[in-house]
Amino acid sequence: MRITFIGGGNMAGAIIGGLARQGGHRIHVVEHQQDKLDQLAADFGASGSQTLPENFSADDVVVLAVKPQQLRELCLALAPVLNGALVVSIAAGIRLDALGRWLGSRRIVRVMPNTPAMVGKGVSGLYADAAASAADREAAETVMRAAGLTVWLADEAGIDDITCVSGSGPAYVFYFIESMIEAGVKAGFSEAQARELALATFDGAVELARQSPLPVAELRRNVMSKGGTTERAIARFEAEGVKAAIVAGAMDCRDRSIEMGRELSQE
Ligand SMILES: NC(=O)C1=CN([C@@H]2O[C@H](COP(=O)(O)OP(=O)(O)OC[C@H]3O[C@@H](n4cnc5c(N)ncnc54)[C@H](O)[C@@H]3O)[C@@H](O)[C@H]2O)C=CC1
Ligand SMILES: O=C(O)[C@@H]1CCC=N1
Repeated sequence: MRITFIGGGNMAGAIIGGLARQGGHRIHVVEHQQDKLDQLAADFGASGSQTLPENFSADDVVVLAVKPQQLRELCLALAPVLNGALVVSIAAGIRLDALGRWLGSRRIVRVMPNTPAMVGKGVSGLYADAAASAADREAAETVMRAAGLTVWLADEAGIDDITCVSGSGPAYVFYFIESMIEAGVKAGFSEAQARELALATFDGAVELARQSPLPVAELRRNVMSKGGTTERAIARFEAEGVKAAIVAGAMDCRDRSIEMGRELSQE
């Protein structure tokens, strides 16, 4: 499959990393910044150009990987050269209606990926326009499967929903890991030791949660001996409203996705 990424930033780089590990794809990147093209060529063997190709064809898959604020201008430039290519948009917020209007085509699949795609452990939510064929859906899913787990969403609003869990979620997890590293350093470990301890603890806890038949809350309670150390830590988290803040932050994230859709999909 020939796949062209427009925008070669963080998220495109992560998906290209997943595709390159899988092999068997022809990957081209259109990116304004030459240093990013050089890096993607060196890391993953992707060909690159700073400007759009003169023509796509119906066999092409074009992945829109620029910032949502840059998408309208890109789509208007893309419309005359698209020639019926399948478009996959990974932009947060921007609705199919707007994309269809700007591109003059509705052969579009929206995808919400996440950056662990880089190591093949991404999660991607997908939603296709009614005009996209079964083969188009399959093609989009094949691209994203190289990046990890794929989930088809029941409606377009599902993209806003999944953004606040898996799309933005890696940042929440990194935030938690940052906090654990900070605690480790405060307790007297070197930065490198604290990082290793935090990452291994996260790894182990995730694997245990995956393999255990028990609910996650019970696994947590199993660590909390009565009158012991963990109980003291969790009591502080609860008193400070840590869980409530994480849930509220995620809901803010979803609201922002809806708001961006409204702000940026109008013209
Ligand atoms: N970073 C993340 O974790 C995720 C990002 N997304 C979506 O992915 C998209 C890209 O985000 P990032 O990779 O984080 O941004 P980024 O800023 O790292 O990458 C965007 C790239 O597009 C390039 N660009 C802009 N306009 C261009 C044009 N007309 N032609 C060629 N190149 C152009 C910029 O030079 C930049 O390198 C956004 O729409 C975002 O909503 C979705 C899920 C997760
Ligand atoms: O923060 C953002 O807007 C993008 C979308 C999901 C993750 N990063």
